[in-house]
Amino acid sequence: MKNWKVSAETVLKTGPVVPVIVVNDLKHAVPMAKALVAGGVRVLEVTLRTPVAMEALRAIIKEVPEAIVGAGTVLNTQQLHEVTEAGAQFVISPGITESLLKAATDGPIPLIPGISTVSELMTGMDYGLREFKFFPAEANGGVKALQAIAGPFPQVRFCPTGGITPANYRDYLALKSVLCIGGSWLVPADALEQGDWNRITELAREAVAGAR
Ligand SMILES: O=C(O)C(=O)C[C@H](O)[C@H](O)COP(=O)(O)O
Repeated sequence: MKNWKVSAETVLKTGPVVPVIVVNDLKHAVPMAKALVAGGVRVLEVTLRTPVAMEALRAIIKEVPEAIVGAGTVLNTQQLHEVTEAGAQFVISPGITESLLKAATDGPIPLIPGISTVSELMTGMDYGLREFKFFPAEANGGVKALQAIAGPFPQVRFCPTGGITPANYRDYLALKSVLCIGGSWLVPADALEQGDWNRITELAREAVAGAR
């Protein structure tokens, strides 16, 4: 933590919505990231869920310097080191493990681990963390559950993710404990397939405007 180049709080405060990105085809990566930035969304979570994900991450970092590019679905320390090496500016994990916490708190970039229980939250707090992903947000009880979990921890902030849509994202953003939300709806698979960058820009723009 002491060596983090930027705080998790700064990353999560940059904008109200963080697209959760799944890239299947490397050539989509850069135009997609540019489309999001054009729509006012700069913080991007590129998930390590596909074979081209690492290359996509590198390409976006290199060619879209306006973006703040993080890696998502980081499950272990090897991936953490790999994405750090690639130049990722932050790391998001769906869960929380002691090994990730140890490696990340000594490393140069912020880890935003996923929690779904109070005990997981307290494990992260033991390592000095104050910002967490709340995952899977909707399946886990949604706004009500997050409000209840956040209650005893007034200093902790969240990025709820999982099942969040244009219909419910404002309900999360209305919570004091929520800095931003994550969602895959901003980058639909069919828009990527069709190269429909304007649609991605429009989705980003609408999400940012609707959050005000
Ligand atoms: O890949 C990861 O590391 C994840 O934690 C999963 C994602 O956060 C959810 O898949 C979000 O997807 P939606 O619910 O469609 O918005």
